[in-house]
Amino acid sequence: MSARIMELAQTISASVAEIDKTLSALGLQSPSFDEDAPTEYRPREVSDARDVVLDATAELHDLLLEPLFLVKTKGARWDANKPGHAIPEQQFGLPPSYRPLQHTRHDPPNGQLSFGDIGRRTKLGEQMTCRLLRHAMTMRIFREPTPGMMLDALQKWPLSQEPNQTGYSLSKNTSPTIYDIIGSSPSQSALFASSMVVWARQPYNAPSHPADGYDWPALLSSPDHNVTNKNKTNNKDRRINVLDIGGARGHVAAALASQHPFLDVVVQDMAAIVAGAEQEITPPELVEQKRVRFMAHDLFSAQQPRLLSDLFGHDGDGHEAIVVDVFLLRWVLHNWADKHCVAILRSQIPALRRGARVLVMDACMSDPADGNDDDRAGVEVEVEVLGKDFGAGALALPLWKEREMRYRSEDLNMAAIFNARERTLREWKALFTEADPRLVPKRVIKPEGSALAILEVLWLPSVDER
Ligand SMILES: C[S@@+](CC[C@H](N)C(=O)[O-])C[C@H]1O[C@@H](n2cnc3c(N)ncnc32)[C@H](O)[C@@H]1O
Repeated sequence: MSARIMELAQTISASVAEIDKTLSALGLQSPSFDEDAPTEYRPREVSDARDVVLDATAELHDLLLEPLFLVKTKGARWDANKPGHAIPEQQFGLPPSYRPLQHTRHDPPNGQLSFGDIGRRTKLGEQMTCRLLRHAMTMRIFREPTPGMMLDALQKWPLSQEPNQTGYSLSKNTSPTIYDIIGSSPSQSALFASSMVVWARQPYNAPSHPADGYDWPALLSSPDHNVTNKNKTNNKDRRINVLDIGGARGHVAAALASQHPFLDVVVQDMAAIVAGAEQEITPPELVEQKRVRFMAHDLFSAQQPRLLSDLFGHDGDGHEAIVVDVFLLRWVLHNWADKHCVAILRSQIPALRRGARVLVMDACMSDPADGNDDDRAGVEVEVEVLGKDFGAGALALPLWKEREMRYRSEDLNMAAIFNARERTLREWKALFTEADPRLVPKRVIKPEGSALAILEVLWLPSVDER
């Protein structure tokens, strides 16, 4: 058997050749540092081969470092002076992901400790233990030989789910959360709203993903569409009503309504965020024709069916039939710890009618159990990637992306700012069930090139239908 470093060198060589061949055949530019360098890797063959090269080059690089040097160089710091990166460094100058190292000295049975064991010893609880150790695993510090083990971080409020008991709160020595601050000042709201637009300019976060990645036209033929379609026998006359909850200043709503002429979207967000947002919607006809509208509404307040009927239209008896076809929560729930997500989901219930869809668009993190066909228990949800059905293993990310998702851009960053988190498919399922068993996840769709997946959840009050 050849040495791992030789295997990696061959993998890199073959995959780089594949990238070069595909780019040349399609007449596309090769990667460079020029001003006009390509900004994304397409088509799929190129982006898949790129993932292989990035993981293999990183592994080769790490293998060629001494173990102690590896730990030291990967010891990225959460800087207590930077908002959002404010978990104080731990002893020995190492970041929190490494704290469980201390506990591996306790001679665990079979050389393994469970996430729960480490969580009890560190007093950090199983969930945070698991998240921190999974981040450390992306840097080759630990291994998870069987799914469901690991670890630590937040010292002052170790198990808190409150968004005002975070590293951000400590660094600012403040009690209001970031959203409290944003919601209370027009200038902060404007700044935040424009940061959302910039965030959405990155190809993997583009508003085109929810517009292209979900089969919106199929809703027109669904037997469960809204009351205003009741007497319309022809699909082309029907309208589909979408509530974009936490939709900021409507960049996703505008993409949806532009691309699908049968969609009418109401955006709900904090008053300071939606103020004057109509003026920024392009094309302006979307606002003139009332296809994109805005409504100040707190995420945690119960939806008011009567108010929504007045906005979207009703047929007089509008209590039992669907008014809103789709409740969209894009990139909202990852800002909140479980108990608050449960509250947000429950606040939709007064307006949910049989067959209504809750679409949650958020990251779906890799779960070591997902790749194992023998361990699919609890993941009966259909997984669709590029329109094809796969097992949950299809959600596995290349290591370089997972490392990024677990640390700087997402999971641990969400912990430091909001005590919030990214979730695996299993964790999403558990969250919906905790919120209400009538919220039944049916599918998870991973649009090509999108960092976020679409979880399609149906409101099914009857047990027989679930
Ligand atoms: C990360 S942004 C996502 C924005 C948009 N959905 C997107 O996909 O780009 C989260 C949104 O939740 C909104 N939000 C946070 N707390 C809220 C609250 N209590 N009530 C209403 N909206 C809230 C924020 O203003 C923000 O627009």
